[in-house]
Amino acid sequence: MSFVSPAKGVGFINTGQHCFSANDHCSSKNFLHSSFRLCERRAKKRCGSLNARAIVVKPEIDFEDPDWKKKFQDNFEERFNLPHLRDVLDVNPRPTTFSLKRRPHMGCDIDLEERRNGYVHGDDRALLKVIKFSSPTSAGAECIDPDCSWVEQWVHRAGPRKQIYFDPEEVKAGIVTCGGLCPGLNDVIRQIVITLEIYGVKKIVGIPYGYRGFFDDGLTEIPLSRQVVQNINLAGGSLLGVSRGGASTSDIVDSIQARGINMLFVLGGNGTHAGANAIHNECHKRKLKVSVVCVPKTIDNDILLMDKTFGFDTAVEEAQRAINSAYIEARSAYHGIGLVKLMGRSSGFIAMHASLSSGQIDVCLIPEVPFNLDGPYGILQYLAHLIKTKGSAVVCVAEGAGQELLEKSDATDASGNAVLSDIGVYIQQQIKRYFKDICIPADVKYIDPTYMIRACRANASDAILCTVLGQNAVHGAFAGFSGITVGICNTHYVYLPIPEVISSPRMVDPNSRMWHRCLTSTGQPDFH
Ligand SMILES: Nc1ncnc2c1ncn2[C@@H]1O[C@H](COP(=O)(O)OP(=O)(O)OP(=O)(O)O)[C@@H](O)[C@H]1O
Ligand SMILES: O=P(O)(O)OC[C@H]1O[C@](O)(CO)[C@@H](O)[C@@H]1O
Ligand SMILES: [Mg+2]
Repeated sequence: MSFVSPAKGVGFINTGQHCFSANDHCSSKNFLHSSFRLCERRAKKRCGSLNARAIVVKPEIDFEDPDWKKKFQDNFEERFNLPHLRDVLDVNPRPTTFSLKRRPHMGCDIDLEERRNGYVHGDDRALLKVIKFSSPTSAGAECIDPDCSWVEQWVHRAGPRKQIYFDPEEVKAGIVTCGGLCPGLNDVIRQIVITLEIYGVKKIVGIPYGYRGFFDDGLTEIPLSRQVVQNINLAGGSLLGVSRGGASTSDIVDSIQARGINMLFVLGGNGTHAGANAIHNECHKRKLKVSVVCVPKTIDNDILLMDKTFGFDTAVEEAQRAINSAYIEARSAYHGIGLVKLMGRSSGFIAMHASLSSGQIDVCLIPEVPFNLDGPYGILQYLAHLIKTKGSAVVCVAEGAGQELLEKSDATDASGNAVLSDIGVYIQQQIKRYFKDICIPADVKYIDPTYMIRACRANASDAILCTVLGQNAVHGAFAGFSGITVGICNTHYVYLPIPEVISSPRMVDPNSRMWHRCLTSTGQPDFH
């Protein structure tokens, strides 16, 4: 392990999800987000560069070995192999019951039938990475070896299979939505129900209020059918309700057994996925024929490997409405400063994309990029410069940004997530204080639209994404997979083993082209 300073152009980089190192602080195999941050801080200290990043290299790879690439790929294939019911159970496939409606006059030509139903072959794969970086210093380069060689990494294609592992008559499907709200939850629920019915499933239930619904005796299952879910996509929120916190995995699996559920669809973020994987492992241990399939739900877009998660586009669209209001307020006031706080616990995707889409942001602050408020390179002096030169300014800050500037608390929510201090309120106070000190009037307008953004219904592009993900979740369960999640990678729909997408939160890479584009758009300098 060593560190790299892209500015100096040395070493090699991999911003993937694993952090392996001989270094004492960065040696955790299943490292946590905090340890990655630690790696990064050490990298910055050593390289003396703001852009320095921890190099993420598997120590077991010997690049002198002429076969290293093949070994890497074999290892990758093993990691991305999808857990299947037949791994522990003696289960046999049967012809699928999934088919598109057809008119009788079409006959029964089997080839034709197969083609129009669009079955996916079990060996179909999609490429996970599609850029060939020719140098580790290329913008946003993700390299495995020092030469940044091209290594194909294939993941399993999602979709309906010709053979299935459940008799629809015997299926009892459960759907549960956990964590915070996210636009599109109802669209996914709706599509799961509709697709299950097309397979011929008659017993479908919703588990109320997240994992809580499995252990709270006062909560009863919600029977679901096409009729029940027909219009639920017209409203935001979740028909089933959501919650944080939960019971032991063993209690949840007891409840699954008692209810006779053998397909469980779990909609949630990284915490929910960790829970779903534990449920899958417990079912595996008890040799239960239960298929656990997740659909990633996180407004923060912080799930690894995916182009995006559902609800994110809608969140960005709503966020830019708030930015637009802040801009109008700022422009209309004498020395107006608009400040908008957006969600993003550890990832600044909403703030970055909303800044990009609105085109009205002067300063975008995200958790991944440290900043100073005071001093010659601080934000406050820059705001004074903007007020002097253009009369107004608009700042967008992600909730997880600049936490190191605030007083820490050890408080956690019911799920164990750290409760963050309010960076929006803090920046607002600091701006007011600073302008008072320098005797320049400033009219600060602070907008916190976070829950408005999260509670709205999905826009058109998210509605399509939800529909495809919901359908694929059902296809995955019928194909006999368990402990998997569905996602979109490079515009193709894929199945991924849960641990691969939650080993750390996905974060904005400060060396990525997207962050650089955001900086180009805002015109902001470094604040460090
Ligand atoms: N490591 C874990 N193992 C088992 N269950 C977990 C784990 N982490 C979280 N959970 C459970 O998953 C559920 C949701 O977790 P959490 O509140 O962190 O939301 P999330 O899925 O990460 O979504 P969001 O993006 O809204 O934060 C909770 O009921 C929580 O108890
Ligand atoms: O207030 P709640 O419901 O706990 O949710 C807040 C959190 O949810 C998230 O949007 C993730 O879903 C975070 O960005 C945010 O901190
Ligand atoms: Mg989470």
